[in-house]
Amino acid sequence: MSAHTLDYGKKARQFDTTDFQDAQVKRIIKKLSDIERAALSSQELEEYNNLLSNMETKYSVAEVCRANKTCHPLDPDLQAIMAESRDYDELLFAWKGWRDAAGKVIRQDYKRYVELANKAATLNGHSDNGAFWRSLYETPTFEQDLEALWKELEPLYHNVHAYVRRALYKKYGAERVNLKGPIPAHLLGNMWAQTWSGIMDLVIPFPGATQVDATPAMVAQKWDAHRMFKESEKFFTSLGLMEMPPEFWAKSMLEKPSDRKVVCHASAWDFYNRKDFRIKQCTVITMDDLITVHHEMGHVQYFLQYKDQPVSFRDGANPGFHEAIGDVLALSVSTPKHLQSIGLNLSCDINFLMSMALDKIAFLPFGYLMDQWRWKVFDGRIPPTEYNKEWWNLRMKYQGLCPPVVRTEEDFDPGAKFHIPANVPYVRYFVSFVIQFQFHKALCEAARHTGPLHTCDIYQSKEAGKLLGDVMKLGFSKPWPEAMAMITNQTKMSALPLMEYFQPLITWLEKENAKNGDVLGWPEYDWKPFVTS
Ligand SMILES: CC(=O)N[C@@H](CC(=O)O)C(=O)NC[C@H](CC1(C(=O)N[C@@H](Cc2ccc(O)cc2)C(=O)O)CCCC1)C(=O)O
Ligand SMILES: [Zn+2]
Repeated sequence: MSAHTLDYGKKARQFDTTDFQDAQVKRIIKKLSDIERAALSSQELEEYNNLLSNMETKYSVAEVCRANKTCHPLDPDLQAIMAESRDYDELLFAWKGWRDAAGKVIRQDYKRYVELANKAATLNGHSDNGAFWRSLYETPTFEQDLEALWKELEPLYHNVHAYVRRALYKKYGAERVNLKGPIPAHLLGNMWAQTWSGIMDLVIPFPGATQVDATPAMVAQKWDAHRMFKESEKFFTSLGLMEMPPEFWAKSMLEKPSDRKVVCHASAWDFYNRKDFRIKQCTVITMDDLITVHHEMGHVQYFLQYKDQPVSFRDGANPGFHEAIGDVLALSVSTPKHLQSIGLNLSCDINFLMSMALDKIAFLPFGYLMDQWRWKVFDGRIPPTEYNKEWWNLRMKYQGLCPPVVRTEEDFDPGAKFHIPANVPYVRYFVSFVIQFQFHKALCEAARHTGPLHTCDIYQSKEAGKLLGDVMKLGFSKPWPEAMAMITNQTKMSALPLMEYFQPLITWLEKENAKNGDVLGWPEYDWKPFVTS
C-alpha cells in the first residue's frame, strides 16, 4: 500500500492544479498528494509499521488470568463479565486486569508511534497528526462545530447519567456510588463504559412491561450468524439497495474460528477490485451483535455503491458518513414494530427509548473525548508524562466517570481501547451518532412515516433507499456538505433530530430525576470509591 501511495503520490505532486478547471481532477490529485506514512524514510517507515503491528498484536493476544490459572481473552470472556456480572470486585478484576494486560504494555510503543506519526504528518504539510486526521472532514470550523453539538447534547447526557447513577447507587450502595459524584468506570456494563445497554436490567423504567432485549427470542428460535447477516441483507434489498455478491458469502469470516487466533474486533473490508468485499466478525447470538451486523453490512453496502468510482473516491463523504449507514438501518430494525415483524418481541415506549439511550446518548461523551485526548497528544498539549492523568481528566469532564482504583503514570488506560493501539481515528463515531439521526429523520419523511420519530421503520421504502443509495454512490467525489444536503436539504450537522427522537424519554427522565431530587452532573468531582491509603 505504501509503495503504491508513494508511486502515485510522486506523480500527483508534479502538478500545480491552481489553474485546473476540472474539480474532480483537482480533488483526485489533492487526495493522492497526501502520501501519509509513505513520506517517512524507508527505515522510519519500517519502524512505524513494526510499532503498529506490535501494538495491535499485544492488544489481540492480551488476556487476564485468575489465581487458579484460568485465563480470559477480551472477546467474549471479559466483555461478558463486564456486561453480566453484578459483583463489584469481579468487575474490578476484569477492568483492572485488562488495563494491566493490554494498556500498560504498549505505553512505550505509543510514545514512539506519536513521534513518527507526527513526522509523517508534517512531511505532508500538516502541523501534526491530529491536524491531518481533522483535514479529512474538509471543515475549517470542525472543532467548533463539534463543541457546539456537544453543548446541545450535554443536558441529555446529564439526565441519563443522573438516572443511571441512582440505579447503581441502589445496587452497590452509598460507599461505592456517590449521588453527587462521578460513577466508578467499571459499573456501566462495558469495558470502556462507552455504551451502557449491558446494565439495562438495573435501570429498566417499567420492569413489568415486556422486555426490550430480543436476545432470548433469537436464541430460542436458534438464530445463527448466517441468519443474522441474511436478515440484514434482506433489509438493504428491501430498500432497493444491493445484495451481497457471492465472494462476500464465500470469503467472509462470520464466526470466531476454533483453529487459530484472530483479531475478533469486527471489521469490513474493501479489496478495491470491484468484486471482493468481506466482513470479519466473531458473531455471537445477541441483539447487540445483530446491531453490529447491520453496522458492518453498512460499510459493505457503501463499498458496493461506490465501487465504480476511481480508487481515490472509494471512501465515505467523510469518515462519519461511512459509520452512519449501518446504524441508520439499525434504528429501524431496533423498533419494537420491526422486531415483532421478524418474530422477536416488543416493548413499551419508555423502556425501548431507555435501551436506545443507553447506547446512543451514553456513547456521545466517549465518542467525543477519544480524539480530544489524541489531538492533544499529537499537538503536544499532553506530554507523555501526563498521558494517563489527562485521560482521566477528560473521562471525568465529559463522561462523569472516575477510576475504581488509583491510577498512575505507570498505567496507560487509553491503550486498553482498541482504536488507540490500532491507530484508528474515533471522532467519526461521534459524527456518526449525530448525523445518523438526521439521516433517519429525512429517510422517515421520504418513507412517509407519520407519528413519533422513534417509532419509524423505513423497511421496504424504495424512496428512502434511493436517497441513501444516491449519496453512497458519490463516495468521496463531492464535499460532504453536498452529500448531506442531498439527504436532509441542508448542509450542516445538527443535534435536533437526535433530540427529537429522544424527547419522550428526556421529558420522563427530567420528571424522574426531579422526583428523586437528583443533581445533574457531578459537583463532588474529587470523591473516590476507595480509601486512598
Ligand atoms: C478495514 C477497516 O478498518 N474497515 C473499517 C470500516 C471502514 O472504515 O470502512 C472497520 O471495519 N472498522 C471496524 C469498526 C468495528 C466496530 C467499532 O470499532 N465500533 C466502535 C464505535 C461504535 C460503538 C457502537 C456502535 O454501535 C458503533 C460504533 C467501538 O466499538 O468502539 C466494532 C463493532 C461496531 C463497529 C467499525 O466497523 O467501525
Ligand atoms: Zn464502522
